[in-house]
Amino acid sequence: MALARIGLFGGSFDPVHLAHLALARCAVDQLKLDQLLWVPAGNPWQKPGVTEAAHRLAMVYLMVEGEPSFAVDERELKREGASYTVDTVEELRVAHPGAELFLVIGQDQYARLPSWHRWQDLLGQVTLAVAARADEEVHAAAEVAAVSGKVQRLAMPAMHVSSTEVREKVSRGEDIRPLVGDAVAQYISRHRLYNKVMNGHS
Ligand SMILES: Nc1ncnc2c1ncn2[C@@H]1O[C@H](COP(=O)(O)OP(=O)(O)OP(=O)(O)O)[C@@H](O)[C@H]1O
Ligand SMILES: O=C(O)c1ccc[n+]([C@@H]2O[C@H](COP(=O)([O-])O)[C@@H](O)[C@H]2O)c1
Repeated sequence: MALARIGLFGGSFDPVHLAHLALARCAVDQLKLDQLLWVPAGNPWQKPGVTEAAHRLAMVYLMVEGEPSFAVDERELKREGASYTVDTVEELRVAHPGAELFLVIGQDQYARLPSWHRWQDLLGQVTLAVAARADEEVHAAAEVAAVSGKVQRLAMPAMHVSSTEVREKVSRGEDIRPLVGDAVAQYISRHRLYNKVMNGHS
């Protein structure tokens, strides 16, 4: 059966954490999605120096396990060059003709949207589903507010967690299980990721 409502949730996921999971669950519930695609960025051009893709991908798989409405989409890891969301959306539109696409992002990325590659083209092809971050309510940059586009606010409980905080805690030898869960914490420890903050972007 063709999927009618598809969510796209992109991220560097360096590493994936429990606020990502909370946001993904809110998106599925509130947008009534048939499927939410987690799309790890192969080359997140605005965040140079991210951890090897194979590790980021493995941790995303651990996080999504057991949730039938989640799937992992590896297309950006296979594509050469910078990961542009508009390219991914255009590929998905071909793969799922007639489906309604929802792009799930947090407020920090919504504020930066005018810096994205072909962002106006992107706005014409998706409904943006935006969640506040703990310290920042949902609001559009002036350039974005000036153009028409479909935007829906996602309600989610404020969570102060970020990948930056996880990396910093690991480098200080602190317990990250409350931020990423047991499986991802074990993975990070087994592969000795983030022992130095320089190991990831700052
Ligand atoms: N705590 C959070 N609340 C709401 N949205 C979040 C939260 N953390 C991440 N997001 C959103 O999830 C998406 C992917 O985020 P990303 O992988 O860059 O994690 P991050 O925690 O923002 O990373 P970093 O600290 O390295 O910048 C982005 O759209 C981001 O806005
Ligand atoms: O398309 C772009 O130019 C673009 C610029 C910045 C970020 N993005 C996407 O936004 C998502 C979240 O990015 P980040 O850096 O917060 O992990 C991820 O899917 C990125 O590929 C996309």
